[in-house]
Order: sequence, then C-alpha cells, then structure tokens
Amino acid sequence: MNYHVFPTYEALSTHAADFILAYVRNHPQATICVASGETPLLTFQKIVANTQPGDFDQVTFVALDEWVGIAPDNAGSCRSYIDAPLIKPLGISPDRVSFFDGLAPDLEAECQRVNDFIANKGGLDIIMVGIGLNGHLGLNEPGSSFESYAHVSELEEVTASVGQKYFQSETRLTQGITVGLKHFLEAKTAIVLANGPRKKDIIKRVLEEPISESLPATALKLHSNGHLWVDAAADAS
Ligand SMILES: N[C@@H]1[C@@H](O)[C@H](O)[C@@H](COP(=O)(O)O)O[C@@H]1O
Repeated sequence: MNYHVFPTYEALSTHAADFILAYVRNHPQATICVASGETPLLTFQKIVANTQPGDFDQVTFVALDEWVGIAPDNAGSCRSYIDAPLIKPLGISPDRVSFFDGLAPDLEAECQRVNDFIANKGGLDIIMVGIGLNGHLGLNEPGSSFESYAHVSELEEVTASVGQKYFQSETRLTQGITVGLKHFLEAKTAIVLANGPRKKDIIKRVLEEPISESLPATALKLHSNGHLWVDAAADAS
C-alpha cells in the first residue's frame, strides 16, 4: 500500500483530480467508481474545472453506494453527492453512469444489475473512495467479505449517525447498498482519500492493524496498486 501525505486538503484534491484527468487522457474508455460523501467534493470540483473537451466522452462512471430507502433525488442521497458536482457538469450520458437505486423493490436484483454493468465494462480501472469512521469503504461495513461483489449491508450505529450529516432533517438509515470489496480488490487502481482530523484515528488503525475483514479499509493492503492519500490533518504515520 502506497501511503502519501499531502500538506492540505487542497493539495490532496489537486493530486486526485490530476490523477483521474491523466488517466482518462491515456485510457479514454476508462471505467471509474467514485464515492459520495464530503471527501471527494473538492476533487470533483477540480476535475470539472480542468477538463478539456473530449476528456470524458467515452468514460463510464459507477457510483459507489447508496442508502437503502432514500430516493435518488433526495439532496442527501449518495447519487446526489456524485450527480450534481461531477456527472452533470461533465455531461456524462445516462448510459455511461451507474447509480444504485435505494428504492429498488428487489435489492438483490439491483446488486446484480450493477455487478453486470461493471462486468460488461471489463471491471473497474479506478476505484476512488473515502473512508468511514469505522473503516468502511463504500458501505462495506466491518465484517464485509473481501470476496463480495455488490451487496446490501446492515449499517453500524456510527455509520447511521454520521450519515445524518448529509440530510437536512433526521433520516432513518439502517441499510446500505454498495459496490463490494471484491470490486475494490479487482480494480486496476484503488485509492482511498481521507482528510481532516476526525479521520486521523481510523487512518492510524488502517496503518497499524493487520489485514482483516473486521477493518474493511485494510483491503487496501492486499491490493497490488493500492493508495492511501491523506492530508496532514488526517496523517497518523
Ligand atoms: N456512503 C458514504 C461513502 O460513500 C463515503 O465514502 C464515506 C465517507 O464519507 P465522508 O467523505 O463524508 O467522510 O462514508 C459515507 O457513508
């Protein structure tokens, strides 16, 4: 696992955006899985600001996860956190983006649909995600199998309560639907971003603890091209 500390959130985001832009210029048909949440918002902004015509004409995006029971157009949905700052400004056509539907009547079928979408693209080139305070990647909560593709997860209390920050009013969050850790491990490049002091404790655990499904982010250590990029405030080395 490649661990790199950037002086600021700004520098971290610039690096992440430059990495994506350089990749798509060399691999115009790339498939990229991106996370919702607050962490990647500045990266998205910088990607959009520095895109040149044609950069994303053939690129496909996969949204990492969704809260079960939350409508796609809810401002707090994972979809909204990716669609508004990244997908819409880049003008990605609907056939080149996959979002989970948190209201899908058959969640297993919804997982299969996303698994098939990713498989049909030949897998993920890049997966770039944030990290939860319990070490989750996407909504792969502690105990999630490293062998799992898309699946429904039961949220830990910390995830449900931290998740309230995305919503204007109190919202019941009990389950998630997420790209699996097997997708993460099979991606050509896997990147976890973390910024700010509240992530320092979990970064310390990822650095110090052994690879285990009880700490999902340690999957990064299994990846031959895995990167943990943090800002100085989240640095625990
Ligand atoms: N569902 C989201 C994830 O997509 C995100 O990567 C992670 C970190 O969120 P944040 O970047 O807001 O800290 O947890 C949330 O629960």
